[in-house]
Amino acid sequence: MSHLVMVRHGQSEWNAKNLFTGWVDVPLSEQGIEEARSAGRHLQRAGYRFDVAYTSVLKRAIHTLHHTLGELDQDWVDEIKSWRLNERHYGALQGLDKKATAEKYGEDQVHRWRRSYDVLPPLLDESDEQHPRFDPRYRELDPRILPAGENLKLTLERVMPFWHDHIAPDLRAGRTVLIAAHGNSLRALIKYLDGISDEGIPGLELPTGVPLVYELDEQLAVERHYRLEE
Ligand SMILES: O=C(O)[C@H](O)COP(=O)(O)O
Repeated sequence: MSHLVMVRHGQSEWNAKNLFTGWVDVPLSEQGIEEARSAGRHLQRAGYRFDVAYTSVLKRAIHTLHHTLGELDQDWVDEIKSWRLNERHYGALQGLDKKATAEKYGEDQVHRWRRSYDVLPPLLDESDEQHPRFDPRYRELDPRILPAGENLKLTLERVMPFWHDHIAPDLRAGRTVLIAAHGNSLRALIKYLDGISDEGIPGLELPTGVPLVYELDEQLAVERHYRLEE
């Protein structure tokens, strides 16, 4: 059996302001830092020792990983970053206020943008300076695979190759894996692991800074999963 622990990053400064964030690289708030440390303390009390850690290329997830490992006194654990674990790209909604957007377009439309499996947000224009093709962290990637906006389906489609190529082999080798990532990249992974339907997935909400433990058998089928919290 192998153990996979997933942590959604702690509250970010834009979570606190209720802004659509996506691939915008905002830091954790003070509360978010404390949530990340608290995730580490829960894992410490449960006696976790990690062999490898994965995170995105966005600082709210990277810093969550570091605070979590710091509380565990396991700062030395190998750490692999990938854009494939980024938050879903929120397209032209990035930077907008969620409440004001709901007032403008209606609660139902905003709920569809936020939680439906296959409804796309309005896309960024290819020439928009917010487009990831202008961001140096993605310079090694073929610009044609960089999104101008994603739904959960597209997010899942770019997370899965990374799962199959990197995370799944680690788990099959019996390594204990920590992933610090985002609400929607983790919802995509959980949809896959738990076999949640397209209709069922809007109901899944993940708390920030709470370790989600998955116990997996040799075929990586889920034996048990639970949250480590008070
Ligand atoms: O990108 C964002 O705005 C948040 O991190 C997640 O947003 P959501 O709650 O709308 O999925």
